[in-house]
Amino acid sequence: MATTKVPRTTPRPTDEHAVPAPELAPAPAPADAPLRITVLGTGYLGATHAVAMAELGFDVTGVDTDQSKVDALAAGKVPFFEPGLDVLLEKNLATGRLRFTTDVASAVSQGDVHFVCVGTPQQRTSHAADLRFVEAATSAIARHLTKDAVIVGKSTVPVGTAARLRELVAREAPAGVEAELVWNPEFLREGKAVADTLHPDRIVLGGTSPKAEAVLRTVYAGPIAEGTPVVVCDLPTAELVKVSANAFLATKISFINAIAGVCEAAGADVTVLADALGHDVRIGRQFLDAGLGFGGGCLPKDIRALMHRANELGAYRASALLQQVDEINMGQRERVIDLALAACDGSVLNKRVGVLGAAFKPLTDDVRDSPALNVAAALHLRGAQVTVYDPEAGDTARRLFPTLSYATSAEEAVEGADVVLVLTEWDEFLTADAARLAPLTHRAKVIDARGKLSADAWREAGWQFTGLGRVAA
Ligand SMILES: NC(=O)C1=CN([C@@H]2O[C@H](COP(=O)(O)OP(=O)(O)OC[C@H]3O[C@@H](n4cnc5c(N)ncnc54)[C@H](O)[C@@H]3O)[C@@H](O)[C@H]2O)C=CC1
Ligand SMILES: O=C(O)[C@H]1O[C@H](OP(=O)(O)OP(=O)(O)OC[C@H]2O[C@@H](n3ccc(=O)[nH]c3=O)[C@H](O)[C@@H]2O)[C@H](O)[C@@H](O)[C@@H]1O
Repeated sequence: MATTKVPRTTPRPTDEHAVPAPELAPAPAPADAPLRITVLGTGYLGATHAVAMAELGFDVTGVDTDQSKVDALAAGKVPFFEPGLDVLLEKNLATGRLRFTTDVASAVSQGDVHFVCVGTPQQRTSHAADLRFVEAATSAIARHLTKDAVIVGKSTVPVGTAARLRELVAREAPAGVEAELVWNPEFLREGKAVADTLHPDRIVLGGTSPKAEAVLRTVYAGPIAEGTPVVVCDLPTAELVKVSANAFLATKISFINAIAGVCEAAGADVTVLADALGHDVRIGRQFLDAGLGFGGGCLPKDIRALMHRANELGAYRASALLQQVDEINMGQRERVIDLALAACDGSVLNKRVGVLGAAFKPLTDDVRDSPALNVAAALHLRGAQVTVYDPEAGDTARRLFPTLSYATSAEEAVEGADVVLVLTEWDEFLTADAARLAPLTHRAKVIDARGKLSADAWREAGWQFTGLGRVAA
């Protein structure tokens, strides 16, 4: 049987640190028997990864402990909102290459490559990451192996975790089975998860032997052929690349939010300033949108886990820096609450607050650590009647904060409002007809907490407009 030809990567000119591929060992699967992949954890990351791997032509089994998630995916329904994923799921289920199960033993026993995509949430009682799910999933893989395999960690973990998981695999894998654990962190963004997975901007392979590297180059042959740089490194570097990337993005956001405070005090406009900064290619315009700050299932918990780990390792400066980033970020939520209070003459008690946006950012229904919902809930606690509208996240938001009121349109949310808060920058809000919304309110006051509305257009439509880091009317 012919062996699969493993493409070699040509590093992009900007990829200064890409390590050239060594002479590659032949990939284990012949061309006519594609690699069998299992993906443990089929949440935001794992479901997308499983579907994308099937789209790339592999035989994929997604495994989750949550029966309802597995049932939904097996029935062609993505249990969350991710643009384009539903179409790709249905397409790949129809090929027979993709299936979902809770039966980890049977899935693992047939697989060649096992991806660990389970959650690593913040612990309830500390800033550290909760690694129970990663340990349980890795242990389940190790125990159920029946043949040589590569175990590929994709979850975001504190540096040093993979080395410990290697020991776990060595202890628990059956004798005679060769199981190699490597780390291949994931950088996808929610809302753009499908494109990010099929066309990543880099592939990081940590701790791979030449054999495991060859297997992963087979898995990622499509993106590599497109020119995606491959960075081959040791396990701790791979783990740290991931959390450093998120820490850098978080730092950039908190930087611009700190500068927004200076802008407000000095009568400058942070949106214009950010555009001007962004023209410098060394800085770049992305992640310079001042406003309510970052939330979601990753940035907040990842910087806190890195803070915690850096402290454990005695790297106190990194920890102190990230503490500042976190404080500035959380302060933005307070700032928006204060602006809402000010708009209601100091108290929101029995005032009506219309909230546009619940998701932590547009194009997702994810409300994990959503700044928008935090602000809505805080105003509710202060006695406001809060009505929230989000084009996609209404259901997930209601599950988390059932005591808030939910509207099915922006018009309904702003009806009778004393103040309207734009907390997630969905297109629908940016293109809303401000002149049509104004008469629906009790007082046409808007706080643009994402810096994306046209202040001039809203003012012309009769609104009293307040933006963070922007010149007051
Ligand atoms: N959501 C995102 O955009 C990205 C997430 N990540 C990282 O990926 C990891 C997963 O994140 P999400 O997908 O957002 O989490 P999630 O909470 O949506 O999904 C995790 C899934 O793992 C399942 N699970 C837990 N224990 C299991 C086990 N022993 N066996 C099989 N399944 C199990 C859960 O039932 C759940 O469906 C985290 O470490 C996160 O930091 C990395 C890049 C992007
Ligand atoms: O580890 C992860 O899970 C992922 O975390 C982030 O992706 P994501 O959480 O989907 O969202 P981002 O697009 O990074 O936005 C994060 C938060 O920052 C906020 N943000 C973003 C940009 C900006 O300029 N200002 C700003 O406040 C967003 O509103 C949002 O609340 C990273 O961008 C991904 O590369 C990473 O893989």
